[in-house]
Amino acid sequence: MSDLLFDRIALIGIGLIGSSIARDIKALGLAGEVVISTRSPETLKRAEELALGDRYTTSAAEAVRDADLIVVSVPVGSSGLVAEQIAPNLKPGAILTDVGSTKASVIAQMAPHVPEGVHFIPGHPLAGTEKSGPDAGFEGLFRGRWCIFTPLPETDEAALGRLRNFWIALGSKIDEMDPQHHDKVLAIVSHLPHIIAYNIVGTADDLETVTESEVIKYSASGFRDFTRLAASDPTMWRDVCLHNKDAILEMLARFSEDLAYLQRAIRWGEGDKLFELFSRTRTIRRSIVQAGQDVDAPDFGRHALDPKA
Ligand SMILES: NC(=O)c1ccc[n+]([C@@H]2O[C@H](COP(=O)([O-])OP(=O)(O)OC[C@H]3O[C@@H](n4cnc5c(N)ncnc54)[C@H](O)[C@@H]3O)[C@@H](O)[C@H]2O)c1
Ligand SMILES: O=C(O)C(=O)C[C@]1(C(=O)O)C=C[C@@H](O)C=C1
Repeated sequence: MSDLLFDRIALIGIGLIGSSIARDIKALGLAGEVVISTRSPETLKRAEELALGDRYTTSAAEAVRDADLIVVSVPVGSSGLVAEQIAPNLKPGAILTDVGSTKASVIAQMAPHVPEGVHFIPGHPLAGTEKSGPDAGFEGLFRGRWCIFTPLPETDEAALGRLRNFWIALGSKIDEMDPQHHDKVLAIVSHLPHIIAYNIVGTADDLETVTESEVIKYSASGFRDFTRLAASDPTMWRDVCLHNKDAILEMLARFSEDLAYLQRAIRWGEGDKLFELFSRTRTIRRSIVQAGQDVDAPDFGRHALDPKA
């Protein structure tokens, strides 16, 4: 199937997310040409071996020349540097977007470098795994998943429509939020779970009375789920923590308070309190599973194309 949306797309960063986007663009025939750029020559060589694009360069500035869509998929702490490097070569009318897990900080880093006439539309696909690098990506990663845009007030509607159509072609459902709200929502549904996972696996590793081999040997499925998240990329998650500091600290404060309530209920044998909380949380899981079943439905997440684009 071929459904050309852009003549030339430049992908800056070709790890799990960038390479998944590249695979979908190719499979769906969404671009006339795909130019791939990443900092390290080894990663770039691997992207070429995997035939993820049409041209390859370690220079982000070279990659974006004449590109109609530029997707920046690098750790959030590097977004400002990338924006500064590519700014002089961005074509007027081009759409510049990113996939970073935090939004207010990415906007603060990138927006000052974006030349007038270039449409900067920050985005965040809520899809991923604990793996990283170009080999970790796969076709269909974004199918049935949300992609959240945090457009700036002056964002051009036609450009927004074109970017919407791009993500819709990848199978995503689109939502819009202001960046601060995005960062709060993601702090609780994504950033805190990862921090808790890093912490619990770290605690297990530090125990003097339980050996590491016992942790590995007897790890029950609950602990295994945490180890998957705790295997996520250290650079990416260091950057997320540092670049969504306020929202994460706010959620951690709430979390610690609620944990203290639980701790107290256990100490004083208050079974009714434990039962009430565990019943309440069970209904949330059931709602998620219900929505999750829809993810597997063939048309889940497919939206009609935006007629304004
Ligand atoms: N992994 C996930 O589950 C997930 C999900 C949604 C969004 N994100 C966001 O997507 C972005 C990329 O994450 P990923 O999982 O693909 O990471 P990754 O580690 O798999 O890939 C990152 C890529 O960026 C490149 N890179 C790093 N610094 C660079 C620079 N200064 N210039 C050019 N290239 C550079 C690396 O070489 C690599 O190709 C991050 O901002 C992350 O927050 C990740
Ligand atoms: O499923 C996972 O392993 C992920 O970590 C993906 C996940 C998430 O928390 O859901 C991680 C970070 C992103 O910004 C978006 C998605």
